[in-house]
Amino acid sequence: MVAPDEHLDAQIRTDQLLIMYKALPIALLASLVNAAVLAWVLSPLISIEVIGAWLSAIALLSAWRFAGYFQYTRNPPHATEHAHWSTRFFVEVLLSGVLWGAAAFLLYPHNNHPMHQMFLIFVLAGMGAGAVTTLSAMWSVALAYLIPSLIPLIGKLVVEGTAISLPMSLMATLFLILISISALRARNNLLELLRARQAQLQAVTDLRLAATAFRSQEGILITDRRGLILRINEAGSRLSGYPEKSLVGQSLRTLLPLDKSSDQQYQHIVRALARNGFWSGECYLRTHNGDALPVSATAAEVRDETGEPSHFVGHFQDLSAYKFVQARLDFQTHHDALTGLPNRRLLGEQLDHDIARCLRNGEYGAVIFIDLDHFKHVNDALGHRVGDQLLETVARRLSDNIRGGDFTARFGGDEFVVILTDLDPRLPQAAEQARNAAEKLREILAQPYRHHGKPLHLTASLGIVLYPFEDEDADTVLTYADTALYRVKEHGRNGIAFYRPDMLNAVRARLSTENALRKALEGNEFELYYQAQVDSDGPIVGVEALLRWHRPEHGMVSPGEFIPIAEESGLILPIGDWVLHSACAALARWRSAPGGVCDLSLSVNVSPRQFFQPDFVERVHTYLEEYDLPGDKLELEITEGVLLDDITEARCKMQQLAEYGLRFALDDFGTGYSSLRYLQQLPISTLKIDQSFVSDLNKEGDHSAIVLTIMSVAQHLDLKVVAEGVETPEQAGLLDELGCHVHQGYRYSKPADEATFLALCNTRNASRTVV
Ligand SMILES: Nc1nc2c(ncn2[C@@H]2O[C@@H]3COP(=O)(O)O[C@H]4[C@@H](O)[C@H](n5cnc6c(=O)[nH]c(N)nc65)O[C@@H]4COP(=O)(O)O[C@H]3[C@H]2O)c(=O)[nH]1
Repeated sequence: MVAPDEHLDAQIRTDQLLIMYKALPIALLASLVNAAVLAWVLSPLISIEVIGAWLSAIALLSAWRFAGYFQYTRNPPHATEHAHWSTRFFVEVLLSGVLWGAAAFLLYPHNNHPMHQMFLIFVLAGMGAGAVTTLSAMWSVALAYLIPSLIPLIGKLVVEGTAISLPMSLMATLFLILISISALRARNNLLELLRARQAQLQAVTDLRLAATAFRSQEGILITDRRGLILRINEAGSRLSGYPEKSLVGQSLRTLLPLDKSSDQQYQHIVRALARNGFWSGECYLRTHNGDALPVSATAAEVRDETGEPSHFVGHFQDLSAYKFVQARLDFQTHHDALTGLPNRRLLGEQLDHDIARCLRNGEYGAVIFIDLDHFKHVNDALGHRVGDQLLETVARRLSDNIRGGDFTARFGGDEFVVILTDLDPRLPQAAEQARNAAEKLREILAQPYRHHGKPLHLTASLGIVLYPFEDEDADTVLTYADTALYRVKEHGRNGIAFYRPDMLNAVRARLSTENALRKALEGNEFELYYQAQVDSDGPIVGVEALLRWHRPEHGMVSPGEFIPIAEESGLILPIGDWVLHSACAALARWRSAPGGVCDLSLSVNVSPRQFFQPDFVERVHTYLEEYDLPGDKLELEITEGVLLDDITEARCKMQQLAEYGLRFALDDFGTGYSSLRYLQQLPISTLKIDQSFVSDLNKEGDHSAIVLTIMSVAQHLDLKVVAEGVETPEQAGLLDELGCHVHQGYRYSKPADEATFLALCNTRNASRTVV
């Protein structure tokens, strides 16, 4: 980049050269005329060859210089070519000086022609004087002519050594010095003029730029040193809403909000200007209609010649669109898109803040962690859109039913958190308040929701924790509340529990089981055990597959322990799939075994989540085909819970599976609703009497009555009945008496691995075959 001063100098040098070129035609003309007249005057005294040669040299040089002149003026050269042209000009002038200087020797007439000598001296001096006017734009160029043209003359006069030539040589020397000084002064005057002209041009350009800048889209205002507005541009008047004229003469404060913080900021800006002469930042502008417009602004002082601030110039830009987007982004980062409630991040910040406040003031707050019971089933069964609508309603109900200072957030999925603040400073009373609030929320959430005009029932489990704890942050407090929530879920959901420290161990154990379960499939830790279903006459008529988990370092874990965890975590899907696939593989092995004594139908437990998988029917069908099994070899045991979740979907799936020949057993029959409606509507072929009825069976007891009722229902609907948990001959005898002849239980066999079960099967059924 070229510095401004350098640029100015270059411009001036160009102007100097231009001035000299402009004077060139006159100078050359004068030179030619003078040379011609001189040659003519001296021709009688000087040999014609010498005069001719000299005149030709002058003429040739002049022609050459004319050519240069035309070239230069027709196509003014670029600044980068300046050096070339000024050198060329210098050399031409030097040559011209040398040629005219040579005249002093070549054309000097003999001593007896003093008038001719005077004429030559007169012409040479005149040429020198003329050179001052045409060449003084550059002193070096003027000297390049004067010195070579006059020094030979001075020398010649000295060499002549006459009484008149010697003083004349002195006068010629003085003349050379004087015109050189004149040339220098003329050059200096010209430089001053050129500089002034350049400065003027620059000032005009600056003014034009300033006027253009003032028309910018940014607001610009100029005040005097007291802050009185002198000028404001169109953008400034548009942004502020004030007509330009009404602001002129007003204090800058007219444009600043009236509140205290704006006043403080104004003082801050004044101090920054006094200290640094500059300030930039964000502030608010009070518009004509009283709104506060956010702007990004700069202010700078302008100093006068004495160095004192004379004006201030302020620039400001409207930030409202940017602020709007920023606020929107901020809202999105801290709020849940579906419900508009604060999200987990804002919850954490709020809770940390409240914990610190409670610690400071010795107060209590409470976190209520809320989980919607079986919400996943709603989602799976009714679709995500209905699920979303439900979540929005839940969010609304929660927000509408908390007190002013309390806080509701969506933690994620179907989990919500409520923070209760300002509880009683006494712990028992605070706990009571939290329980009451939680109970109220539970009841409100349990009120029916509407879906296509029909009521939809949803309950919630709530875990409560009171804070603050010393040194424990929001995350830990939330974990405690979640722990209490787990306890509610374990105890059947739709309830409330307070956090107790011992709960944490249970949760940790559960988490560790969940983590171990994730690795169990890959680690090949599962095995199917088989338990025979026996006809009271003796033969094995069916078999139930029961899952076993050989958990490393824990031994065999009962499904009662891990199936609920698998259900909760969703791991039941890959696990249940493994069970189905393994059961089909086992059936295929047994069918192909010699004798076919174990070619039985196999019951497999299917969990609700697994059953409602969208591709469950296809999966079952794929496995049957893979092992080339008839569908009637497989019986799926489902619980009444499956039917309660979504009877229409359940019926549809069961009918599709029944078309492949599959049969269904209703597990734990008698413990739930045991609605006859299901039995009539669904393709169920077997009822399993729950072992709780079998274990307490005696002739007169209630359980006998229940078994009898089940038997009559089964008979009425033509269903098979299997009694579970038959342990003693008495129980078996009574069941027989009540008409239930297929039994499953330790009395016949415990669930056993495949080899043991096949051995039992072979012994029992083979002996029957022989008999
Ligand atoms: N006290 C006593 N118990 C007896 C007797 N006979 C059988 N049992 C036990 O009763 C349970 C019968 O299975 P369930 O009702 O389907 O109940 C099963 C079933 O709901 C679930 N489960 C087992 N395997 C699977 C599976 O592969 N998938 C799914 N989803 N659930 C499974 O775990 C539950 C418990 O299974 P297990 O621990 O194997 O417990 C089995 C079995 O070992 C007896 O005479 N006395």
